[in-house]
Amino acid sequence: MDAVLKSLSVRAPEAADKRSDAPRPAPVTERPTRQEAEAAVRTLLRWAGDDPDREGLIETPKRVVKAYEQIFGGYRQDADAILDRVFEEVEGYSDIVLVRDIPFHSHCEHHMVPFMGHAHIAYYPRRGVVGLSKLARVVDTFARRLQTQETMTAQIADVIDSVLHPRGVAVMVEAEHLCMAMRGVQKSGVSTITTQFTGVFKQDPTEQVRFLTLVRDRR
Ligand SMILES: Nc1nc2c(ncn2[C@@H]2O[C@H](COP(=O)(O)OP(=O)(O)OP(=O)(O)O)[C@@H](O)[C@H]2O)c(=O)[nH]1
Ligand SMILES: [Zn+2]
Repeated sequence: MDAVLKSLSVRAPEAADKRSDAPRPAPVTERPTRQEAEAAVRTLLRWAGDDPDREGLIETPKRVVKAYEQIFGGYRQDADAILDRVFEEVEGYSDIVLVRDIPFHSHCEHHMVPFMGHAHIAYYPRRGVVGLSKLARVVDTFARRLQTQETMTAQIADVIDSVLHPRGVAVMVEAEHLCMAMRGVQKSGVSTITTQFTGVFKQDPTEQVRFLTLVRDRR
């Protein structure tokens, strides 16, 4: 087992995403070749009980590997770099910035089955603001890795906090986990909510209430 872990040289996610000002590269693994990845898909097709050589499946390993490049593309993205550009000319604006209902698709690290939902992100700027789309890009960067919802929520808050040094960050993630709906306990329509607060949001419960009210206010 140790040998397998060493050969993968996987960086522990908690080490990769500890709060710090140091640049945090995405977790790295020694990648197998595309051919090896396609062979693994063929094995899984046989394990599922089908014939990988039948016409409808012959191109499937190629397609799956190509799809993995996109849905797990977050391993090759650097969330810190996304938040690099700060706009300081905002007439001294320093009140809350809330971007809500950011849709995302991720995969749970336990079953490699999708979970999907929305993220809501707020921060109190200290020195300028970031482009709004960058917050959605940060969500995608972490969503496009194998995740737990809790880890993803903490990683989003952590990178905004440590790169922008805002007065506070609030992140809420709401999601449905297909590993609970399609298999196992088989409960559909269950939503899981996770939150992470830093700075003023952590210290002041009224700030948490403000965040939650703005997230929920649909007028
Ligand atoms: N905390 C947390 N749990 C998750 C997440 N995604 C999936 N899970 C859970 O991970 C657990 C894995 O439990 P195990 O007992 O190791 O695996 P299992 O036998 O497949 O569990 P069941 O899903 O209950 O059949 C399950 O309870 C899943 O619901 C997540 O993002 N956060
Ligand atoms: Zn799961």
